[in-house]
Amino acid sequence: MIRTEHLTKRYGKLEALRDLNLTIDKGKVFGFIGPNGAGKSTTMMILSTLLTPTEGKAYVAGYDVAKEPRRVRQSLGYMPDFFGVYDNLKATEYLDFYAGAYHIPIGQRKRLIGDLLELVNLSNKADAYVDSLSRGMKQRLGLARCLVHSPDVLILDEPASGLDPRARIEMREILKQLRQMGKTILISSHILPELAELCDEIGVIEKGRLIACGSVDEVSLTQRGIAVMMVKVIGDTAQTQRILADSNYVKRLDNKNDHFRFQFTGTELDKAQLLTALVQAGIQVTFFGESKENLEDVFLAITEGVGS
Ligand SMILES: Nc1ncnc2c1ncn2[C@@H]1O[C@H](COP(=O)(O)OP(=O)(O)OP(=O)(O)O)[C@@H](O)[C@H]1O
Repeated sequence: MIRTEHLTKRYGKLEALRDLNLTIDKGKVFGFIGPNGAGKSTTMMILSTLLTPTEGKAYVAGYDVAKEPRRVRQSLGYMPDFFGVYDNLKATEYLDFYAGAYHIPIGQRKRLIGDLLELVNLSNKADAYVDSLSRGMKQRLGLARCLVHSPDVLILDEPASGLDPRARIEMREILKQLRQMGKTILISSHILPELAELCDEIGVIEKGRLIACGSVDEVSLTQRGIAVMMVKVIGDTAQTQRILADSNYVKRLDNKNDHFRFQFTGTELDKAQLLTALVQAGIQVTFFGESKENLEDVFLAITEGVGS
């Protein structure tokens, strides 16, 4: 449904995207993860026909973005990371405006807009002015706008950015519904854990290069022999910190106040020896075990050393 071949974009001397090869199958949700400036928006804008690549090809729903931009635009809904809403328009009028732009017949619009507002949980705001809506509501309205022409493909640039936790959860639930409806979705974020349960696959991008790609499991640390560990102790946290930090196998040690979290690269025996060292130092250990890795761990492990 979405494919890029050797996609490269240069802004003058700056290489924003280098040789990106992506394939996203129909009905899949692909999470595009990377820090600010990694090249996510650039990729999404090329796929949405808003930017011309310097080299390479991109296809959406089988159409070449360079040769058949109108067909691409009919097939996709694009939500940029920043978009304005018009003053003096109610939510329904806002959607009606976009429905008109997509040539949706007037007779079909009322029902369509009602359905879209329901999908994004804004039915009770149908007559509210868009500039009076909260950020989360505006984002959801923006999502509804992408859906007016029932596209098969959605390209969503950080749809949850700047939202509070509750609004994030609401957005995620709507995206799950869109997945169930069979949409193919490319979604970006630099807040990683929120994509884990939503995405079938993730691609990690840094400095314009795709540095890992696959199912969440495939790019997981466990596959590469790294465990994410958690340790809880009573009392002497300073000494615990020293012992953990001294181990050659402990990476990215994080003191979370009531527990320590770190990546462990050693064997099971090394793990046992670390626990023994803590206990022999007189530390009262209440928990020593593996913790569920999150995408942040994955990302940090993968990007370590990139660019150096
Ligand atoms: N119009 C432009 N002119 C020059 N450089 C640009 C332009 N647009 C983007 N860039 C640069 O290209 C690189 C990739 O930017 P891009 O916006 O694609 O990253 P991103 O991963 O989407 O980051 P963010 O999360 O901050 O949106 C950055 O170094 C950025 O500064």
